[in-house]
Amino acid sequence: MSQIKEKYEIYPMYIDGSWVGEEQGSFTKVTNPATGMVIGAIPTGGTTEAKQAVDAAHRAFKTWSKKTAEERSHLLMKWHRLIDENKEELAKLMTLEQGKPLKEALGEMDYANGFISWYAEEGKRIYGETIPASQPNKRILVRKEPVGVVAAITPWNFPAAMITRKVAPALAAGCTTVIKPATQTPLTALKLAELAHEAGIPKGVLNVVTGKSSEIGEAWLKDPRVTKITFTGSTEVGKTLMRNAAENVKKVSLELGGNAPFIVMDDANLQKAAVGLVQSKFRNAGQTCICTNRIYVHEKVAEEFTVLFKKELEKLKVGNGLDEGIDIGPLIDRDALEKVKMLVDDATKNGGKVVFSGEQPTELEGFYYAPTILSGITDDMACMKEEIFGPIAPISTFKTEEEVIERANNSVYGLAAYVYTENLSRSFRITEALEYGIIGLNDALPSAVQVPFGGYKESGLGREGGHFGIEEFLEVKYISIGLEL
Ligand SMILES: NC(=O)C1=CN([C@@H]2O[C@H](COP(=O)(O)OP(=O)(O)OC[C@H]3O[C@@H](n4cnc5c(N)ncnc54)[C@H](OP(=O)(O)O)[C@@H]3O)[C@@H](O)[C@H]2O)C=CC1
Ligand SMILES: O=C(O)CCCC(=O)O
Repeated sequence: MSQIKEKYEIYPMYIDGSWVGEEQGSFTKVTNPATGMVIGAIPTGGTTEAKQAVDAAHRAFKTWSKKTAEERSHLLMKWHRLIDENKEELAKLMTLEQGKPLKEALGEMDYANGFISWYAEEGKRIYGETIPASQPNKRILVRKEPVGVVAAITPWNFPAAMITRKVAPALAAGCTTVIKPATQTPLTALKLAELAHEAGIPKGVLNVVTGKSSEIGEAWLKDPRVTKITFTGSTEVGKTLMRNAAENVKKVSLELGGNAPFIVMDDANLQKAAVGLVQSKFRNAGQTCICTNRIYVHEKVAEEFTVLFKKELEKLKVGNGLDEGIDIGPLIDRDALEKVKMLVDDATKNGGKVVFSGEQPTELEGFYYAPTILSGITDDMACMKEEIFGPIAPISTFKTEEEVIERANNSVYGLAAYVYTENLSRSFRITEALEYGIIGLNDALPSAVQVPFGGYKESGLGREGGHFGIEEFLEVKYISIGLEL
């Protein structure tokens, strides 16, 4: 292990305002998925560090929660300014550890930072209520208070935005936070913590622990001082966290997997739908929970649509995200690559056809998979049932509106769905019938800081973003007052 220390730069954890773990014996390497090269290492923290972080966050809560919203807003805006000033460096770091093209990483930095400025403002609008009482000598006041110490566990696909979408509303509400970034992408998180420190966010308010996820998660779930857990990642891990959170009835927000249908009706603007499908399917190489998974095209327009879609795909360039002109970077790791290969094999063995496969950068060592269109797909194939998280586009056809609604809803997931149609009444019929939390109607990029992001069914619990997102970090207290009148 000491060899790791000698060979690679160590990025320590951030606990109670200090950088810790550089001296400890165990480290985990961080790899660039575009080249397979190690770019640094992080301390492999566990129960001890998880507990230290909660100790710090719990101490800090006493003073942070008592600051005025204005004071917290001021510090959040300082953090926002520093992130903005350092966004090129942050984006480059993100591309190095995550693989997404630099232009997407820059886009993510703006998106991520948008949550900070938005919640710096929204924190000032945490209003209470007065409620008319049933007796003349009573008054009822309702106030909202921060839930306490929040544990945030985040994934590798959006190394900055998934942190700020949780941490910015939590801090604005007066909560303090302990964060566990994904092992594949901890460096962006640690850089964000460095800038929070520089901005003057007090020690203990924001802590980042890296290392053994199950140990860290368990320590936080068992600790009654952690009153809220907010998670983005796989449905499987989300269910485990929810089960264990029941032990001391923690509040839980979960943003989990998806299986987004993309529906193209026979009256759709097909060119617009083809461009939209490229955006929705291939953003982050298909590794987004709201990425299109299943494509349903009306049988009357399927051939014409596939030609247009293929033309758009031919324009995409696969390669190292740091290189100029790259549209699709590598997948996150070898497991992800193997899964995508398995899904294509399963489809072709069962009657599906590869009708387009883009150019693969054979000279690179990374985990690349070229954009691929599959046709002749049926709903029983693995690529239609599982979350693909990769650049393959399985196309199936349908005959009627009723049929496609039923097939689109036939999933345990309910995160995002996309519909392309030019008919107003049909737009309402379909969007209202879809059992999904996010609908893109003639729109492939519905994400924004001010919207309620979250899913139905096994896609999660709660909403992130917008005014909905801050409610997840607030308790409601009412005070019933008896008066002598
Ligand atoms: N909804 C979404 O945005 C995402 C969905 N996914 C889906 O999940 C699949 C698997 O991806 P994967 O990275 O394995 O996702 P995971 O759900 O395993 O990881 C997400 C986060 O949870 C942490 N984690 C994992 N196990 C535990 C645990 N027992 N207790 C506490 N924290 C835990 C991880 O830490 P560590 O990295 O250290 O293990 C990471 O920080 C993907 O292929 C995709 O289908 C994945 C990422 C995001
Ligand atoms: O995959 C995710 O969970 C991140 C969502 C990205 C977005 O907000 O669009």
